[in-house]
Amino acid sequence: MWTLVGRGWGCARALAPRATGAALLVAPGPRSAPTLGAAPESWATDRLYSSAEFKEKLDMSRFPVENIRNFSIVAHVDHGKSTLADRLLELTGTIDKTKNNKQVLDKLQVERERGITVKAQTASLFYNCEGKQYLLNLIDTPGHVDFSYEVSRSLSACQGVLLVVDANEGIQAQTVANFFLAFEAQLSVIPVINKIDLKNADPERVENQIEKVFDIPSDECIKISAKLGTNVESVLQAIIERIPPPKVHRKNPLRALVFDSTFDQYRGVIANVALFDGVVSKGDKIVSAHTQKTYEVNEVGVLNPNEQPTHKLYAGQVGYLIAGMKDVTEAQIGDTLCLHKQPVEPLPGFKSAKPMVFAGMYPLDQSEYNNLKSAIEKLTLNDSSVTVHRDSSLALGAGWRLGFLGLLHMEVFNQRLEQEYNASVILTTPTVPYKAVLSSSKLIKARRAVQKNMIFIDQNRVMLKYLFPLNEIVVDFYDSLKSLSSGYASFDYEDAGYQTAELVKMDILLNGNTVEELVTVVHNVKAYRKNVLAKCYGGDITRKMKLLKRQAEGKKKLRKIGNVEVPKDAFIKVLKTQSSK
Ligand SMILES: Nc1nc2c(ncn2[C@@H]2O[C@H](COP(=O)(O)OP(=O)(O)OP(=O)(O)O)[C@@H](O)[C@H]2O)c(=O)[nH]1
Repeated sequence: MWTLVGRGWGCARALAPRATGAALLVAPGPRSAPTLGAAPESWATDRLYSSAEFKEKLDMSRFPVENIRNFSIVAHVDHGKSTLADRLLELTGTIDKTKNNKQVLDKLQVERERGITVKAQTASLFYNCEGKQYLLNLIDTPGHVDFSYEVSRSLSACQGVLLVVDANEGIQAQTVANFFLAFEAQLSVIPVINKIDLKNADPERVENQIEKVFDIPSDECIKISAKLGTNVESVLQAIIERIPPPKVHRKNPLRALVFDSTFDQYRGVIANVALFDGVVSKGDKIVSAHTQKTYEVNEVGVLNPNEQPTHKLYAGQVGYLIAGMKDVTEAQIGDTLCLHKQPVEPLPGFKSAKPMVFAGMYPLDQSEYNNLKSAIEKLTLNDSSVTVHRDSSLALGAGWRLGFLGLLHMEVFNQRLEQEYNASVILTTPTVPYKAVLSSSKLIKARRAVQKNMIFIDQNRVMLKYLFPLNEIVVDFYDSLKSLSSGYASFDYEDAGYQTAELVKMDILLNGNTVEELVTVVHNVKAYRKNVLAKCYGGDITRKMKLLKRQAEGKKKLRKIGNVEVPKDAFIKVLKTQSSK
């Protein structure tokens, strides 16, 4: 008799890791008992790694470097990264298998509400294979282009990626972008074709695309259904076989890279660290390369997927560290931590993110300024791609000018401020940065999109590359593209520098004064004037003069009634309408 694979502890060596799309079949038999740590005989195997007792006794020295695999799951948006992460957590016993395990690593309220990942999340999984105990550090990353900075940072802690591709949609813009991020970082790429259970799935077509576009032999693709759990065990097998262990040295002095951090109001900064060298223990005195300040390590541990203290972390491992950093400026993402008495050369850190969309942010009530300042600082600690500069406005008071990687990023940041920090803010209309050369000449033709190249991925798919003015694409280009192509087209962009264009700064005057928050930069167009003479065919010149005079008087009246104080909520409504356009 044969059964469908559910969960198992034995490693699936007998199964073809490059299985074709069908459900994976294995013969039933006694599962190899897990031998990790000091597990009591009586423990049920399928509860071993999720049990509190096991987690409390976790001894990280049991995982030599050669038994560690650090990997990210990357993909285009919605291709199933978080669902695959759920299955890997279940298969390795990190969480109990229940029907409620839906995108377990998407912990933020905004992620749950929008059904998208916006923050990379780490989880340490323990897996027994052929008598060896493996530590698999998984980082689930966001798929939307606005959060690709999260992906590139996560890759610094990895030696390989699972590149997940939807068996129906095939390669999309972010699949290509993520592949090249991994390729440039010289990581092993394991292509995983997901959603083979879908009626319209065509895994063979996707396999051919992967071979053609990424030059990865089609027989290296693993075909799975993350939703049903089909063939997911082959993914675990491939992680062990195809991703190399990290190249680190435990005997060297400590060198830990801070690749993410969050702020906890009781415990201060919680830094996510990847250890490149050495060992860190509770009680150690450590120094930040960025601030040169010294701290004592209060807690160190792994994310499993919640924080699990372990007393020590060793080179090659990924975990968290709490060292009494109370000020958010003390734990910079990209910082290197070392031991107090053993200074080391800092790791290269990260390229800073380049904001693409700027907007003003003000507290709804000025008395909330300090609270909002502290909330923005804490949130930017967790999202270092946001740039912050102080700003002020006559109408809205003291505030900040924030830079985001895109519109969705801006919306999510705003939502997180409201949900996680209870902040009420006014966001002004987003704009993009311009470099202006003042000139009276109107002669330069405004630039539109310029086609750069066109690549046929297969018979049905084409990749088009254009040079666009940035403000043409950040507002509603993505939505229009999706609706025009019935959802089939996908889109990615990168900064191509500044270009000359015929632009004008459009001031909106209120009582003769420019309102800074309503100023926008637009393509130069002719001023609009209503033709009051449109209906006068030939005839009496005195009638025409009368109409023009009345028009001039009407304009004067407008100026007069312009002498009003605009209530703040009317102002906010105008800004909201502008943003939603
Ligand atoms: N039919 C089917 N649906 C799947 C499968 N895997 C994931 N899905 C569904 O696809 C949708 C997106 O899945 P997620 O796991 O959230 O995708 P993601 O790539 O993590 O999404 P982002 O993080 O937002 O980019 C969800 O509705 C899943 O239930 C699969 O194997 N088969």
